[in-house]
Amino acid sequence: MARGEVILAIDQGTSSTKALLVDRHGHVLASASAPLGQTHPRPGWVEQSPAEVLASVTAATRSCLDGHDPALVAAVGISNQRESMLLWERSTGEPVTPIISWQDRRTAARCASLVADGFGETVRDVTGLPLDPMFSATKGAWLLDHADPDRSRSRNGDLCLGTVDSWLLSRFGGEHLIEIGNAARTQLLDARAGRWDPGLLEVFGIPSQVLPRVVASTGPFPTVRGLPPLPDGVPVAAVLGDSHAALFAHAGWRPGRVKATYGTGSSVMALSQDTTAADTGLCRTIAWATGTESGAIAHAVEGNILSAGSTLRWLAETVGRTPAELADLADGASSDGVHLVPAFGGLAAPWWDSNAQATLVGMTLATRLPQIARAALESIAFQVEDVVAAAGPHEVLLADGGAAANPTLMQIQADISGRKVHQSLVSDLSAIGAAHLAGLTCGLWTQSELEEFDRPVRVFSPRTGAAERRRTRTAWHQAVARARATDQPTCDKPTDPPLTGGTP
Ligand SMILES: O=P(O)(O)OC[C@H](O)CO
Repeated sequence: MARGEVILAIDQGTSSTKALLVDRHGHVLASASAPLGQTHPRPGWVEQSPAEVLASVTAATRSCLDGHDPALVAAVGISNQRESMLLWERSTGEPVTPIISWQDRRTAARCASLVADGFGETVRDVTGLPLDPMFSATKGAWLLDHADPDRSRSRNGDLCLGTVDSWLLSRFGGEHLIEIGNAARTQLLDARAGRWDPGLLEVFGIPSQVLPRVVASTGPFPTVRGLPPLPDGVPVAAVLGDSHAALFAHAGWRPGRVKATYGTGSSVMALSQDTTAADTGLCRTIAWATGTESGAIAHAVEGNILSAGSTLRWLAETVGRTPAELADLADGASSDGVHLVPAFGGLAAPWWDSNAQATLVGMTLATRLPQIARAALESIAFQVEDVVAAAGPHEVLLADGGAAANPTLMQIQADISGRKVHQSLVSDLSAIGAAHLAGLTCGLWTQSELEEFDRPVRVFSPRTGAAERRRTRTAWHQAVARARATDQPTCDKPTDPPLTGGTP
């Protein structure tokens, strides 16, 4: 193989970092993964260590390149968990705070008060996103309230606020940047224009000087330094949010495509040039951009589900089984009217209800673990269908992500949705998508070669009738209504503990 003929793709996710080597035909030559932990300092709080994130990127890269000549790497593509936010010192690059995870709900009360003050509509109109603690803006404000209460260090340019892509680009490239799709998820970006919105920076109390510079998904990005055994100077050719990268890997630029990524949570996304606000409970966002001028921006609609794979993990840990054992129990079982609404941190799309509480309904003395396991799997499929239905008419749903490897879940999804489900037979689609865009950007392949890449799927067809589907979705919606019948936020605590700093 000639030198400079492979892409190193890095997917920095919530529970691990994955690294892949992808050859010029789009085939995966090597892959590796390094796990990543989280801490839960309080109910509803979720943090990660910036240092551990870097260490997991380094570890995954090192083991992926083990036995391969690092000089073969033409360029790096990065995909990453979105919305999570941290603060670091500009002069030293040292983290000042932990990473507040996208799952963290500590700013639920702040979001509620902004809505009460009448900012909900403006925020949704400018950013395409509902005012919800999942997005970065209130996390960033919370970090600044604790690390720079009068914002003087932010205004002086001493501090850098950023998402995980910003953090990686800063540490391995030395520049304070953010990719435009990631920026679109901060709730600070004018999603039509692709620029920070000064009015929103004012609303959230975030000085512009603390924010990264917005760049296209294809850069220009700095070259990589300090990621051994990769030689210093290899260019980063693409950065994408993980969900956006998965859509790219599904050839999501083709018309009529909608995908669901089943990870810790789930993200349903489809390209859409409709940049006006729609009252569907979905978000408008930027999928990717080959430039920051408006014509180069690919807009999308997206619906996020907070608890998908994490529902199964929670149940598995609670009953002392593995998620795979639960799926086996659920296979062939009926939920017998049991519904689990996994609103562990409220509900996101299409409900956007921070007060919703996790609820298990419909149990009788005959209810056993198989019924509850089935209800847990069904909860993922019902939530995905609620979003796909809102995204428009689609006959096929493209599925990827860890939990999508489960055939029982895929069949349940087809039965609940009444659509064909195309389960990707390739894992790590987020990393693949970052590789695909990186290879295109650095000229390793052309758009027409990319069109021809193999995208193998297994097809699951619905086995239920329309009346049955209507009946089960009505019962699900009744269970959702019960989960939402509360006005108590799950994580609205009166006082905050001090910041623990950037390391665990
Ligand atoms: O790391 P994942 O796969 O759970 O994805 C996290 C998402 O980007 C959050 O929006």
